[in-house]
Amino acid sequence: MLTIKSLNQFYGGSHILWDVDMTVPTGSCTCLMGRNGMGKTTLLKCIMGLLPTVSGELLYDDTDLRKISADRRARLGVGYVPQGREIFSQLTVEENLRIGLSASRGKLKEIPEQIFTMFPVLKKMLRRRGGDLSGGQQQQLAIGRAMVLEPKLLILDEPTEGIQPNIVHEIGDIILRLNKEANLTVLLVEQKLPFARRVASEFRIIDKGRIVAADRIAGLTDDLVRHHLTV
Ligand SMILES: Nc1ncnc2c1ncn2[C@@H]1O[C@H](COP(=O)(O)OP(=O)(O)OP(=O)(O)O)[C@@H](O)[C@H]1O
Repeated sequence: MLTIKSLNQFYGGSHILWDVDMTVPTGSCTCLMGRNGMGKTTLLKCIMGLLPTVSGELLYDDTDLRKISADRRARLGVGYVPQGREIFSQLTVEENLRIGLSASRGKLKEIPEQIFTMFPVLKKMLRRRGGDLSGGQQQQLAIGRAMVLEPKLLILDEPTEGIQPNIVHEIGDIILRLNKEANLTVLLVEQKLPFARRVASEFRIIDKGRIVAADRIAGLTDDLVRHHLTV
């Protein structure tokens, strides 16, 4: 379980995250929702150690994440797929996957076969450059790269952003399989309501840097949507 308590974050003088309390239960697919600029990406970056936090607690099971570096968080089993995917377009699919492997500090030498079972297209395109892949294939590569360290918690920032509508469903299938078949706990930032309702078991809403609602996905009422999500 990931437990966040009273977390505060600032960019210079701007107070962005305000006493954030949130849990991501083990085995859940928890969707973090909110309008643009409310602090979703900032919160994910704090969890990953890519941004400093000023105060609060970040517990992953019994480990205090604030005390360990970003790469140790990755080795501990927290995988991250950033917004915009950030794959290397000039490198091949294999080289992109090996970059994920390098964070293991030599402990893992080979790309786990499980990645290719989950994403057969990556095996087929191993020698192609990342930039030659379609948006949906690039998203699979970004997820595959995060999966090479065999995480237990996978954090995805808007995985359907910029993806063709007919491929969005496929990305949803992948997340459902990771959650239900590979038993990964998932924390997902997502703005598309039908997608969130389909894949998530829990939701949290962030509004102006504060968590304002948290429940099972069935509790995501039209009222909450109107107040905190519609633009
Ligand atoms: N590097 C930065 N320096 C200063 N302010 C920043 C920086 N990055 C983000 N912000 C501000 O922090 C706030 C939260 O941004 P964040 O990207 O976390 O929001 P978000 O909910 O992920 O939005 P989006 O859905 O647009 O990605 C916004 O007001 C944003 O302008």
